[in-house]
Amino acid sequence: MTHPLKTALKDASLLADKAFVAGRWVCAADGRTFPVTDPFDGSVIAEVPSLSREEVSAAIDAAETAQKLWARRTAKERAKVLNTWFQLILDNADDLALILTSEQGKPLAEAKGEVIANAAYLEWFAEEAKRIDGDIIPGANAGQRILVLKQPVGVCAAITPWNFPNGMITRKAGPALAAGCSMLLKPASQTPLSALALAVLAERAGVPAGVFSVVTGEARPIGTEFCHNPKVAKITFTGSTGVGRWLMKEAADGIKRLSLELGGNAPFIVFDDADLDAAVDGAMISKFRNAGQTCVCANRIYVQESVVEAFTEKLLAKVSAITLGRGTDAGITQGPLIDDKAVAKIEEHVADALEKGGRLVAGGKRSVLGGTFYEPTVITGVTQAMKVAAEETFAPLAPIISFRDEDEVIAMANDSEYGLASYFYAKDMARVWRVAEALEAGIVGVNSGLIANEMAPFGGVKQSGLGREGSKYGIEGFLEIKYVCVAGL
Ligand SMILES: NC(=O)C1=CN([C@@H]2O[C@H](COP(=O)(O)OP(=O)(O)OC[C@H]3O[C@@H](n4cnc5c(N)ncnc54)[C@H](OP(=O)(O)O)[C@@H]3O)[C@@H](O)[C@H]2O)C=CC1
Ligand SMILES: O=C(O)[C@H](O)CS(=O)(=O)O
Repeated sequence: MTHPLKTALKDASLLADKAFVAGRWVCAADGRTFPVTDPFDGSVIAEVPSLSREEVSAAIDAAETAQKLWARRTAKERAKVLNTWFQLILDNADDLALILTSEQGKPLAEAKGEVIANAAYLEWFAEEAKRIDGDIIPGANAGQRILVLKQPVGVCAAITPWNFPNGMITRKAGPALAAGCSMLLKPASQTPLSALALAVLAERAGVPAGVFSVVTGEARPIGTEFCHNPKVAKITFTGSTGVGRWLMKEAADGIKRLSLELGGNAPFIVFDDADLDAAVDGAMISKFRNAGQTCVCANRIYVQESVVEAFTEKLLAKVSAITLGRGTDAGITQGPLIDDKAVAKIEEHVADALEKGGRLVAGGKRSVLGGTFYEPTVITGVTQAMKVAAEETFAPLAPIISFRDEDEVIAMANDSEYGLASYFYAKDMARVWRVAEALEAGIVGVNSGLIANEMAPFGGVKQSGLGREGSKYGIEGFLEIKYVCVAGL
């Protein structure tokens, strides 16, 4: 049966079912493909090519050739192409959102928000392209000058996840292309159609052949080629810490540059002087956006004991208003989880928490909608001894842990090998400074549950990753510093 997406798009050409290599739309030489399914009902949307490692190697060759010419373009020329791509994404945001929701499941409004918010990285880095400045430093010796040049690292390989199948791509392609690099992208096998639609628009925007390619196929062989091909200078990855660790090990032989946006275990802290209504709003967006499938989701909700009852009551009122269903249907605010593995994870965390004394106050089971739908769930009386406090749930589970004082909650919040996002709600400014500086995280949301944007440096500490995406810092990972010593002057 034909998936409804095929007839729902304003521009049907955005639904591409071939890989995009060196400016050409290609099938795998051996004809191999893999299905892309709709998590709502498991129906097949399209089949896309499963390229071989050899075909990826040839794509890398083309990316190397293209990169040398792309780097010779002026910054203004590169910026113009990025801005054209940015505008085309905005012009086609409805279709891109429809493709995104069809393959990933999130509500259409969230999908459109992802498309627009992350297209802004192209606009931002189009400007940063023109600010890749160097230095002229007085010489250490007479007749000498020290020059500092910044040059593109070269061919970059990007590997992106299924949870933000559109946004994670522009977030990486923006700085890479602005710096003068070329990029080969391997999107998540569950959600490649968003990447391919972006390639359609990149081609229309005038991104030269080979500067941006999308290679679809099995993760391990493609990842192995990325890590071991000497022409790949850098790997930029968003996904699990486990895969990030594997990439680090594999890329070590070639000392490749790495940017890693990995897993998280965000603490969300509500102090007794917090604006409770604001804290509940922040907890809702931080916990339940994308059905809890984001790396910056509130994974542990700590509430000071004097306000835990009031906070929980307010939170439950908001949770009860969450409406499950097909992401493309009006009024839906939570879609299906990405797959059965994701459902198994939340079932494991819920069972463990209840077994260890937690109290279920909302949800706690698969939805009557079936499939991979899981009810938004709240458990109180949670402790640090439970799996949900130590592991990233990546699903709609809000565990509430009460605490006595600041020292206790900082110690609990920092008791994790992860350090990506953290959040707290408080009014006392001295407390705001103390807690913001004490939390071991790359990102601290103070009185806000939504922190990602193109102007801010996004990234983690500890095992949540390496490097930053967005802001003026986000382009540094795609540049090398060259020191030129000019003597005899
Ligand atoms: N930081 C973040 O934003 C994200 C964090 N996560 C975390 O990861 C957990 C598991 O999610 P999952 O989707 O399995 O994430 P993975 O890390 O397994 O997948 C993310 C991307 O990495 C690719 N990949 C997997 N193995 C390799 C490999 N050996 N070489 C190259 N690429 C590889 C995947 O390809 P393929 O799809 O073909 O397997 C996908 O494109 C989540 O529960 C969450 O905790 C997940 C997504 C995003
Ligand atoms: O990978 C993710 O989960 C995203 O980075 C979340 S956000 O930055 O879009 O909020």
